[in-house]
Amino acid sequence: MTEVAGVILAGGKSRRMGTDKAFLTVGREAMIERVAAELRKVFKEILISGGDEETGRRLGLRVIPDLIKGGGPLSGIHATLIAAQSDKCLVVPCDMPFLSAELAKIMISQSEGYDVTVPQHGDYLQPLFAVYSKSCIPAIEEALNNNRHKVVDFYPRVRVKYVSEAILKAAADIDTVFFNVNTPFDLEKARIIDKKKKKVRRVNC
Ligand SMILES: Nc1nc2c(ncn2[C@@H]2O[C@H](COP(=O)(O)OP(=O)(O)OP(=O)(O)O)[C@@H](O)[C@H]2O)c(=O)[nH]1
Ligand SMILES: [Mg+2]
Repeated sequence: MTEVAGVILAGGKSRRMGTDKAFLTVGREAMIERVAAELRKVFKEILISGGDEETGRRLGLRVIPDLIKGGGPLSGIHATLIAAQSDKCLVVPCDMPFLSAELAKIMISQSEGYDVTVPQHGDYLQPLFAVYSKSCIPAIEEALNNNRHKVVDFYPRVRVKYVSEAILKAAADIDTVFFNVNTPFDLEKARIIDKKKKKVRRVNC
């Protein structure tokens, strides 16, 4: 199987949260620590995209700065694809506290022969929980240089595998796995979901 790196997106301004969200806690751990812990179960190479050096020191991971500034997460995907030793990267955001190693493995297994492998959940794609190959670099560069910053804008230029909900459901709790924390309200909701999940685990033990 192709080597794949895990990439945690940690740039951005957390404007809606009003404070750096990566280190806000859900349960005992900071969201970015939870994400890193899941990725460590699957990946040898893990990179942080954007964010400051202090974030890298705290997690013991290499921080890759964006090369084309102001391009949002697409710029982070671009710079880490260039920096990664692996041919492909599973890119995830730092604010997705319920993402799972099992789902990461499924995404990798689906990615053979494609430039992008992206989950399709209902009517929505999850382009920030997706596998990208180094072969995407020219198409991403063209999008960024033309001020097209929506991650999916370059998809028509490459081979995209859409991973169906049926496949996703077999590996993860589809209702929460892609939940991402953008606002203080989302954070409260995530903490409630986390408590519920822990209670269910205790009952099942
Ligand atoms: N490398 C990199 N990552 C980014 C950039 N902008 C956002 N991200 C990351 O991409 C993911 C999704 O972004 P958002 O949830 O919108 O985060 P944000 O842009 O910090 O938040 P808002 O300012 O509230 O939109 C998060 O993990 C961010 O840390 C960027 O310019 N570069
Ligand atoms: Mg978000």
